[in-house]
Amino acid sequence: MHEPKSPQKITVLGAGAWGTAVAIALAARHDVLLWGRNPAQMAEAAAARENTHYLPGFPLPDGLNVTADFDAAVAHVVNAAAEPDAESLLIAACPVAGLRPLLEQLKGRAIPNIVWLCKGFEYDTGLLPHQVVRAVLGDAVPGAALSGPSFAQEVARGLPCALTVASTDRALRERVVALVHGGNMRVYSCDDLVGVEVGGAVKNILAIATGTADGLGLGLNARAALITRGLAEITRLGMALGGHAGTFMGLTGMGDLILTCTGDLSRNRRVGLALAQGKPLDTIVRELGHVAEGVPCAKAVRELAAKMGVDMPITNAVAGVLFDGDSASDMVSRLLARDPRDELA
Ligand SMILES: NC(=O)c1ccc[n+]([C@@H]2O[C@H](COP(=O)([O-])OP(=O)(O)OC[C@H]3O[C@@H](n4cnc5c(N)ncnc54)[C@H](O)[C@@H]3O)[C@@H](O)[C@H]2O)c1
Ligand SMILES: O=P(O)(O)OC[C@H](O)CO
Repeated sequence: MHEPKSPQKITVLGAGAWGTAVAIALAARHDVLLWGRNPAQMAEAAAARENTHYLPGFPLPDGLNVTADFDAAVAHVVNAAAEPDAESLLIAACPVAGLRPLLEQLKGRAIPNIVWLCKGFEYDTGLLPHQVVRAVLGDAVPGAALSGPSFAQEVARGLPCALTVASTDRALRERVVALVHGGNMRVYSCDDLVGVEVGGAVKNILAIATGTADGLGLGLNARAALITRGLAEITRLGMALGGHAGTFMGLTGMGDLILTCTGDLSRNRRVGLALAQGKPLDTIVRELGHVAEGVPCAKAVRELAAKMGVDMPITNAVAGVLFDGDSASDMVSRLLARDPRDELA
């Protein structure tokens, strides 16, 4: 494997749970700057050496600096990219809803690349993250998605984890592997951006479904059925959008689906557990205090699938609970009342 000169400069834009965890993990090997949009929170994180708001309990290592100064955060990688042998990385760690506004701020700057970590479809447009990147920045900036089964708290603790970087740009895939793969983090690579992004987006909706079923006490048989039929749903939509079948069996498909549907660290699964208790969605979202991408994504995917004629019954049932006033038990009845069908159809 190509070994970069170390340490390299990395900027992480977005200081939520995931951006902070990734920055902590990479700071063991690189010169990392973490940018957050809230100056008061970043000042507190700098003073306490901990992101007490989004990732409490995990000290920021010495090699990790934090800032709310956007120009300085971008300059950290732009200046480095001008140096010989530089292999700097610019990482966008905001939710899907924040991607377009963040990219607008980057427009016209000489950024070396952009690697995004968000998982979802854009709410208003139904676009995948790579399509949003192309719409705002065009094709000139090399871009990649980094995805896979990864809870922030486990990564921040340094526990083992495997991710996949997806890009049509081979050089950028190699650069991401060279800088991010190492220690307890393995990074695989592939060129199926659509497949990787669809898996990461739709698994969040399915985690809401599984959390709801578990919250209703429907048992492990029901959970296994939802995960498996959920994978069929991911695969149908992903292939209709041009993804490759094999991608959905990998880390960013089945791997992330299993993690998010079964792990209680998942915010999306916790939304489902709370829906089963009959809590209203706005209360659930407020109490969560973090993004649950499956919520906006359920609306975007329901509309996209309907437009494309792709059958997504679990997604539709989840969207019914989230947006149409259906109860959690309505969701289950609706799924069970469907006509029988061939499993592989
Ligand atoms: N938390 C995880 O374990 C994890 C793991 C892998 C991927 N992800 C994905 O990473 C993305 C971010 O998740 P997170 O866990 O950091 O969320 P979070 O809720 O913990 O934090 C969100 C962060 O994004 C910022 N933000 C929100 N809207 C923004 C906007 N419009 N512009 C700029 N910044 C904005 C917030 O200020 C906050 O710092 C999501 O798409 C999520 O699915 C999360
Ligand atoms: O906590 P969730 O449900 O947003 O899931 C986090 C990651 O996407 C798991 O890979």
